[in-house]
Amino acid sequence: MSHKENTTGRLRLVADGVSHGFDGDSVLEDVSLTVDPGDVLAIVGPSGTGKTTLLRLLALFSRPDDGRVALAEGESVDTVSTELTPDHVADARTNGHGDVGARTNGGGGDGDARDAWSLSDDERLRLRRRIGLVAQDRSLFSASVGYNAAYGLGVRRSRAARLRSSLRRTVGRWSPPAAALSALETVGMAEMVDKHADSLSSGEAQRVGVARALAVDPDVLLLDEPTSNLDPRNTAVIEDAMREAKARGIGVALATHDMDQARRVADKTAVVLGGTCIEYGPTERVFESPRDDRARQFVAGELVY
Ligand SMILES: Nc1ncnc2c1ncn2[C@@H]1O[C@H](COP(=O)(O)OP(=O)(O)OP(=O)(O)O)[C@@H](O)[C@H]1O
Repeated sequence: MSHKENTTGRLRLVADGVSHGFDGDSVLEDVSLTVDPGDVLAIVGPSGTGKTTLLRLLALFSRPDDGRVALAEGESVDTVSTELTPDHVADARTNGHGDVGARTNGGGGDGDARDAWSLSDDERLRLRRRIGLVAQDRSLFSASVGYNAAYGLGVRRSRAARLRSSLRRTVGRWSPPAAALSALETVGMAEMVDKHADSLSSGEAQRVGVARALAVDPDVLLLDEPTSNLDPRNTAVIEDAMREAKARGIGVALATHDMDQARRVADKTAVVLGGTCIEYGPTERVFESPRDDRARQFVAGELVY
């Protein structure tokens, strides 16, 4: 299922023994997984198990209480750029059982990853801009579809370019950049480019949210329940967008309650129960022969929360 073309220079995102909580209550415990370039990872688990928390940590929105969120170029150590020259190294490797794991080692090895929180704020911001998160609440701006799709491109431009763009919008001479239009095309929303976001259906709004993340050509795309409450057509469009992202070498991680969706789109699946990753491996293995009995029950729909 893996397409490994187009992954050169793409970031690999590693959660390495990550624990996190709020107000003294633990939510995630020792979670290790990897989002590889050109791969789709499904994070499945019941409501409240910590999937959103995990995605927000992977998006570098907040620092884990324990463990590391680390990044490396997706290819071998030879291609690691100076930006990511390793001091702290995580090695995301496969073991001999067809499972996949994210483990730290002392240095070197294939695929060096650097702790995002050991970097300066500026360096971390640069990395964060290579990660797109489509949150559950979508939060589109009260503006046109085109403006929304172009938003991420705008914030990455110089102040002067942003000012020029804002002036052009004021005088009605602004049109979305090609990358935004192409992303809207990917999600079948190009013809609605001038429509106001406030008037979109939830499926359309969700597609625009995905386009906004795709427009900046992120290395990693994180999707939080991207199709919950959507009809089959909108669901299929978003699943196709994930496949396209994967074909472009983007690493995709999606949190989902939908086991069938995980089976349809994901190369790897992580089952998170009670904040712990109890099963992690190739999707087929996780669904066909899970090692953990609770994981077996959960993916079979027998474990009700
Ligand atoms: N900012 C926060 N402050 C306090 N508690 C929080 C915060 N964010 C999440 N939590 C708590 O952490 C736990 C996990 O929440 P999270 O949203 O990560 O779960 P989830 O698996 O994504 O759930 P769902 O599938 O319903 O979206 C919940 O008990 C939630 O109340």
